Amino acid sequence: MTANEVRSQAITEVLNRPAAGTEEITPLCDTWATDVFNLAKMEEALSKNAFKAVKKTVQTGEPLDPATADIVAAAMKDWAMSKGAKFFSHVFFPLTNITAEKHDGFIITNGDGHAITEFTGSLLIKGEPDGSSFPNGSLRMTNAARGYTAWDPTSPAYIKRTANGATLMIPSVFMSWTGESLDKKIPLLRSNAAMDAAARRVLTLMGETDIAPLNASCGPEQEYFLVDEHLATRRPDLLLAGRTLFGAPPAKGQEFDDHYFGAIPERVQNFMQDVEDKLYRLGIPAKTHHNEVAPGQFEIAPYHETANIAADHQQIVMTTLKATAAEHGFLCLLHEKPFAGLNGSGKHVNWSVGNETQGNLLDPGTSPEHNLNFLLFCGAVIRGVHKFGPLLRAVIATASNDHRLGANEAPPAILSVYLGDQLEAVFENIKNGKISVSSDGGEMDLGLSQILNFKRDPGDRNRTSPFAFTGNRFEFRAVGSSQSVSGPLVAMNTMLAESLNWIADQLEVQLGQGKTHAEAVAVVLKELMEVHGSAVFGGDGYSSEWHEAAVAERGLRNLPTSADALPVFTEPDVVELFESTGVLSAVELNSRYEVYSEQYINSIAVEAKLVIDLAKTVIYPAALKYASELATTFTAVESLGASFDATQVKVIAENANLLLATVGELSAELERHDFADTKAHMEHCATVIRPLMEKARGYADTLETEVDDAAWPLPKYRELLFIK
Ligand SMILES: NC(=O)CC[C@H](N)C(=O)O
Repeated sequence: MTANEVRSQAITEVLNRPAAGTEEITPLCDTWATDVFNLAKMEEALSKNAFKAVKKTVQTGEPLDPATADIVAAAMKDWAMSKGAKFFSHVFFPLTNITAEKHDGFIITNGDGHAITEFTGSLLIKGEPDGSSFPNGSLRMTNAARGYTAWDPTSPAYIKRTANGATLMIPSVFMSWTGESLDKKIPLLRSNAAMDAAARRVLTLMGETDIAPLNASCGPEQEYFLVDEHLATRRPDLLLAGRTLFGAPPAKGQEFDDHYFGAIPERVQNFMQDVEDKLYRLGIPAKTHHNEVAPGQFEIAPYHETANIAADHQQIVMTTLKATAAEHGFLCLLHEKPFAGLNGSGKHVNWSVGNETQGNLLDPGTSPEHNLNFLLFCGAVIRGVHKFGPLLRAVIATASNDHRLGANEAPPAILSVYLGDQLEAVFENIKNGKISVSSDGGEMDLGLSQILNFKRDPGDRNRTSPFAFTGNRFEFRAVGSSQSVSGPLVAMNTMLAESLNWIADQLEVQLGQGKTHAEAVAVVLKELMEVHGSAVFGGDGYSSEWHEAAVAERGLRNLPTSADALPVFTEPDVVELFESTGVLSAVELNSRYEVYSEQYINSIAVEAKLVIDLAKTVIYPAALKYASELATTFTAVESLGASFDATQVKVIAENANLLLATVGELSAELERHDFADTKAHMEHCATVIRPLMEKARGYADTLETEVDDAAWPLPKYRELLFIK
């Protein structure tokens, strides 16, 4: 079959795809959390005392005594086996963005060949996968190769189903034998603890006496693309790199805004409902789905949950999207920029902190006391974004997200915070001392009257802001669609912990001088805003004026590529932040730098190799073949005394030659390994390899618009995006 026949066959296959059959519809009450071993299931299965002990562990993360662990493990096994499970697996989250699992059977045989099942407390609590192939960023050079997984009782076990079976999945942490974190969960748990301790200090100083444990919450909005598998499998770039490395812009893209919130194609809605059905069985509160801006782009967003659980659930959402898409004949792309020139995919992380006693501390409440707390927590966020903006940039730095930032509703690489008009005015007044706080306990106005009348949507939504206040939470918009949410949550929780500790120190001084709470808050926030208020920005984050002013006038850092941003992990103030809060040791932090840098370099190397391969073996031959057909025809026509304009064949020859020459240069640059350090290697990727890939793409995309459509080997944008 010739290349173009392969492409047209793919289109035919999509068009002849049978409609998905209707499955029996199960009511939500019959499916919700049926596959989760949650507290309700434990209460049914355990004795009163065992349940009491496990409930405490679930709520606080405190270890279980071995005897109770055995009882819980046995109950968990019985429950899982009643669901058809024959295997169990600790689920963990190594420094790649994947979800890792190693399955073991419940089965053991006794001496005479009889099979019995067993699952002890120690098997539940600890697993020992051979971790040697996971990235560890030098942690293993000094430590043993073995990695341990340990049960995280604060995130419930659940059942993973396939057509042929079920497996008990146990959310776990993953560490080296010396206890260093090799994963994304341990720092998340530690960052929550740091935030809890610091928040508790502030709230206590503010006169609160009953303070329940504080948790960060997270609601991640997952954007993704769907491409029919027949077309996708004919695009090696989509299969191996998750994005198109070539592709001329289609005549129609997203300029009519006719996809966003439009009627969801039936085949896609079928897919979405299948995904949600699976998620509901796992107790994942999928809440919203809709068409996104780019053709072929969609979104799924759950209701917010405690950050640790939300992070585990988000990983399940990603794997479920991919697996279910395959069942429906789609390839699901979680890449941040699969198609040039169209909107990319983000994973906006909605983040807040709160507890059962004080409620959501980023929600302006209805009483002045609550609003003082709100102002302090909000101020702490502003300070955090200002002090650690470069860190927030670093935790969203991946080769794929670099393509997305700074255009098409994705925020720029400069980290600022958007408050909305009303709240911005309150903080501006505080900074300028325009707020009157009388010391005799009389009239007091800390902008509170404004806040008490606060409307839920206090300002316009600013899609160009990387970090936006949206009424009762912050939305970290810069996070990429393929990422784990843990890294961004760790950075936010930790910067908040550090800021709240600073605020507590200042409050102690002010209150010690006999000031009232309102007066102390006014003084502390005035100083905070004087030093850190320059991170607040409500304007157009894409404009060149902002890019200049942010750096020159406000001293914010612009870190356009991951090569610029990742080294932030090694900067002294960031090391100090993580060490002082106990979230990551210097060694653990450095391992992150090494792993993420290596991932950046490897991702770009894979893409560059694909560009070379596709250019030489797919695109150039197609161009050559068509040019030679034209040349043969021209000669034949000339022999009849007529002639064709040869401009087109010249354009094809010229671009084909330039394409080959550019990928030749690219090959030579890829061979280079003489870099002083990782940073220099990353810079080479960003400033030499990537521009050469873009240059090659330019020639190839011109060829796509010149070569006979029937002779073009790769499915085109119009097909990938519009055929469903
Ligand atoms: N509607 C939207 O908010 C679009 C967001 C955009 N897709 C992004 O990359 O973040």
